[in-house]
Amino acid sequence: MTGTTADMKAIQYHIGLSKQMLCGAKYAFLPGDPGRVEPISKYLDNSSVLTQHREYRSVLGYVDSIPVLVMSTGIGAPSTGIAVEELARLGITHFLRLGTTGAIQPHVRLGDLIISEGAVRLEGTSGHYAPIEYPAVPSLILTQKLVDSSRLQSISYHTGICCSSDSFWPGQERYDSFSGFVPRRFQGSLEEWRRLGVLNFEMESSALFTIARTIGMHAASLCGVIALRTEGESVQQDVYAQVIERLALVARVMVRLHNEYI
Ligand SMILES: O=P(O)(O)O[C@H]1O[C@H](CO)[C@@H](O)[C@H]1O
Ligand SMILES: O=c1cc[nH]c(=O)[nH]1
Repeated sequence: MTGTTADMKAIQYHIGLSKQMLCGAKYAFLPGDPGRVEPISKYLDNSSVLTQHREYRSVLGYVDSIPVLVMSTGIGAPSTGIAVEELARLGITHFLRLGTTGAIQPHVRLGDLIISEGAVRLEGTSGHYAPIEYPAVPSLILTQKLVDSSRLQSISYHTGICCSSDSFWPGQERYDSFSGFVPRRFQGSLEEWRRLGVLNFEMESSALFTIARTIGMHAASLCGVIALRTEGESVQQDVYAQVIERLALVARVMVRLHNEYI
């Protein structure tokens, strides 16, 4: 660890963490849900709760002797952007989203994992960092290590493009919202994305990929399927525990494989 004492102790405004608290961690696991932070950290060694500020709950743990931060981003691109900015200031260089998602291809099943090769930027935050023509792509190496980790552990996964939407209802063409109204712009959009080969809807990956790229950091996204959107609109909560276990197992081995590589 380097830096002056004041630098090491400076607390980031939104996430409530300092460099000193991270013990030199370069890797961050980023679930959206604060309630997923501790269940994921159970798959790390010697984990301890650091703090919670707003939607940002944080735990530090270890893979072998490699420090890893688990921190929730909250829902959506704006709070994810803040998380990336503030964690980068603290020395995090490798960001792994561990999310949940709704599949829009019929061959994808509940509980499967999706490793994103790119993301449709159906959100506003990434546009504050780069024009819409700029691609939202993850780190090739981190993404390959997610594939290797899943294969090594025989965990079912798919790779492809996700669509990151700024809304859970209209942007993902859900009609079971309070009003039931989906603006014309999004009517038929699920089928259009499906025909274009997009695998799944979620809400953060495109901002994570775009922001990480534009600031010289490395990001990847791994999501567990909890909704089958070709069959309906609802989320299947009974698959949640299985998804958390799979996300955590793949992420843990990914750190080991990536650390051997660098
Ligand atoms: O489970 P998380 O990681 O929050 O991810 C998904 O779940 C939330 C919506 O229910 C959005 O954040 C979406 O991206
Ligand atoms: O359908 C889903 C499930 C989880 N998260 C989403 O954004 N959409």
